[in-house]
Amino acid sequence: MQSLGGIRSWPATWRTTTASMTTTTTTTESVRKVAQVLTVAGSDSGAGAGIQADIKVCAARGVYCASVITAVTAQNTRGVQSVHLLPPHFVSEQLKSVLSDFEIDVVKTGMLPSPEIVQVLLQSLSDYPVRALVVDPVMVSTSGHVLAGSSILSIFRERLLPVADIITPNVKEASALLGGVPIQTLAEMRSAAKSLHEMGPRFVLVKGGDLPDSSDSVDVYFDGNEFHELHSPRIATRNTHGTGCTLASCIAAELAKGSNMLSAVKVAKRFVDTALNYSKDIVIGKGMQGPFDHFLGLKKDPQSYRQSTFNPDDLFLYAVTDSRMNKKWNRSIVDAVKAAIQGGATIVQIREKEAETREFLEEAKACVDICRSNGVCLLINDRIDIALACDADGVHVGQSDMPVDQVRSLLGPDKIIGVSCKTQEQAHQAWKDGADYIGSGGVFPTNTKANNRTIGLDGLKEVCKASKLPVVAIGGIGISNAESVMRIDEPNLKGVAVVSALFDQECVLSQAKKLHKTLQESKREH
Ligand SMILES: Cc1ncc(COP(=O)(O)OP(=O)(O)O)c(N)n1
Ligand SMILES: Cc1ncsc1CCOP(=O)(O)O
Repeated sequence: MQSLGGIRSWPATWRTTTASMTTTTTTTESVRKVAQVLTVAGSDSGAGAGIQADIKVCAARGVYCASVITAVTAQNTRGVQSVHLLPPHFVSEQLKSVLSDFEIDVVKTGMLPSPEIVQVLLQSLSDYPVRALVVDPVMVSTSGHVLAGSSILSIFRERLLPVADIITPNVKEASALLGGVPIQTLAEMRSAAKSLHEMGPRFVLVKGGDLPDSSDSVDVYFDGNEFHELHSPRIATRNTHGTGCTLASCIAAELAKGSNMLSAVKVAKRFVDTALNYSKDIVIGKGMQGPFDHFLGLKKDPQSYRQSTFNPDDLFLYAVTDSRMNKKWNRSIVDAVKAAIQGGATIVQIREKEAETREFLEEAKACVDICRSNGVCLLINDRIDIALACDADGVHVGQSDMPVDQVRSLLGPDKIIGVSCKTQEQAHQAWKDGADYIGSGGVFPTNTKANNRTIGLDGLKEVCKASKLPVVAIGGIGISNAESVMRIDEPNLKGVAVVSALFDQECVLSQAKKLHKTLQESKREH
């Protein structure tokens, strides 16, 4: 069999596009090769472990994961009810399909339930060498169900371990591989790691999560020369099902991205700890081995997801805050936002140019609560981090802020992104990059934003005509001229965004009401 120790000579992860590649439209562009893992493992119907966990881990770590299924288990949080092995020839078919087509970097194995299946795996790896092999020697489920019997031990010892780059047994698996030696102390884990290393894998990680009497969870890593003890706090939770699969898959994913082995192991351990800690109190299933959340998202309040897509009509009366003005009039931003909404504001943007991050975040959180309870969307000006931290409905960015396509990839598909545009080209780019609306101005001169070029009603009209996105006009707009703005009569001009017309006023509520009435009247007339 060809050597699988390829991570010693890691090829470049970048390559140049060729005419034969279908993923790009040009022949000169450089594209990044997608890191790819193949998991060869059993299916867990409860999806906490096995193939399902492996795919989730790789997705969470930004790595593509193909899957070859060795067995299908009927399994839930109470245990394994039944196991159906796939015929070795069919496992072989799957391996061939994947390995002959994909550029798999790393193979990770989980449940290998029969010597015949190990045999076909070894043959496939010899036919289609990969850069690294991560072996999680799964033998018994957390609930005590035997997933690979003792018949597997000799082929593991004699054939699989010698070609593995790393093996990740827990103490029970390590003991079984070593013929039943007792492993109950750290010293015995070290000794086991050494003995396992002599069987051929380049690295050994003996996981100590099951060791009795230790307040930390300690894993022992051995590279043939040096030992490393990797400590993490023990997390009290029933939701530990799939930790072994998760750790090994994460190691595979990190190796696929180009990490060295020790870094991959450390990141994987941190990943598991973070996910366990996040998920310690979630309740899925009625049994004693709950799954955990690889994406750290299940605890998010479902109410906080927007129930519908962005409604352009919300741009009708857009209230953009200004802390200096609110200070001048001696009111808090929260009171200002409340009054604007009561007066008819249909969307709110927090535009804070001076506040410290901590203060900004606290204010933003309070405003999110008010807006959400009133069914009004709240956006954050410029600060993607604040928008993420306070779970705002979106952000508004300018031409010199973070590019819209990057904002979109950070915020995901369901957040609102607005972008300032003064020209037709910018309007076109905003649409291409995934913005939801355009803010266009300054339509009139303004004292609120220094050195801002005025584009006039003609400039606004031009942007509207070029834009496939809804537009909101901004800059120097108030009760006296709002009607003239709406009168340009472009169907995608949805409203006006105002700062001083609301917030540099003694009474935000009455100004908002008046402006709202003006806008409604101009709408009726056109
Ligand atoms: C609705 C809306 N339109 C335009 C702007 C201006 O944003 P930007 O160009 O980022 O300038 P600053 O607001 O950061 O000074 C806006 N805030 N809102
Ligand atoms: C933020 C911004 N962007 C273009 S003009 C402007 C300021 C708008 O403030 P005002 O409504 O007080 O003129």
